[in-house]
Amino acid sequence: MPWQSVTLPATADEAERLSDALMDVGALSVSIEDAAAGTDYEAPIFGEPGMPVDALWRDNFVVALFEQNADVHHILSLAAEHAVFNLPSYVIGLVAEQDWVRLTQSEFDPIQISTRLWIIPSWHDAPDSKAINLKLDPGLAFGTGSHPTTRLCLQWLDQNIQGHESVLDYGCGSGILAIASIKFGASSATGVDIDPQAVITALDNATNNDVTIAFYTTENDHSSPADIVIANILTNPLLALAPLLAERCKSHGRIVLSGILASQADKVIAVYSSWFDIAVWQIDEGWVCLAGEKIL
Ligand SMILES: C[S@@+](CC[C@H](N)C(=O)[O-])C[C@H]1O[C@@H](n2cnc3c(N)ncnc32)[C@H](O)[C@@H]1O
Repeated sequence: MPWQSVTLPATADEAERLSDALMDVGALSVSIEDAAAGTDYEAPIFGEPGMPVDALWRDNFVVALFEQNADVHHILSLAAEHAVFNLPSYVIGLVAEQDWVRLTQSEFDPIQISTRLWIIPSWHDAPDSKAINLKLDPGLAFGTGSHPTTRLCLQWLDQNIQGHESVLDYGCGSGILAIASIKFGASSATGVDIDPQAVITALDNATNNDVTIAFYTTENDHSSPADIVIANILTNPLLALAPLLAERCKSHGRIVLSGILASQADKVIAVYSSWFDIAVWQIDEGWVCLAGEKIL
């Protein structure tokens, strides 16, 4: 079935709020594209012909997918009303499912994350058979390793897993972080996601990588406290989830938080400091990864 795609320009600061509002009003998926990333993504032209578009509005594009029959104009007005923002000009397109799959596949080549870790799409051969090759089919879930927020988490896991830790990947998407944890030597990993489709995709990816991982939806979450809790979700859900993630982290365990814009890092650190000695670990393309140890 074809879908409707809606593309809206946003500054880096607005992109997350816009993205949250679109998910709240029923978008099937929302992605934030970096307008300066120079990918194959063809940014639409906004504004009246001949009129300059404010440079700030060109930082990011928020791309949301809706069902074919959804009344997108009405839904966007609802989102704007609900989250109190002025609706920018937007472009609606029709995306055939086949085209979407092909588009995703053509944009997703093997990615080298570190000297020893490669992410290999299921339709590609591994360029280095001696590396740790994580086979991945993103399906409809987020998490291909191409986004800086995922990359930062993978690099943290690569540098910090000693072996024998338990890992909880909260907001697991494709399951990439949980699977990588096991490949780096963790003794067990669990994943949780709010999206049942992500859990299905994550289970398939774990099977394809010959690792055993329990994945749960948030509605049916049986995860236990872990030595390492890693969560790559946007700032607002991370703030709301702080007490839960703190409870799921063992005493003196470690927490890794990603999906945070640099301008929002202080807010997240302030909230999580109630439980963790936490600080910025690394920044990549304006996205911050925080890491800390539970002090209680
Ligand atoms: C940015 S993706 C990260 C996926 C993957 N862990 C990675 O690092 O690439 C965020 C994921 O968090 C999930 N998510 C969003 N809000 C959530 C919540 N409140 N509880 C659990 N999962 C949530 C989304 O469905 C999505 O799969």
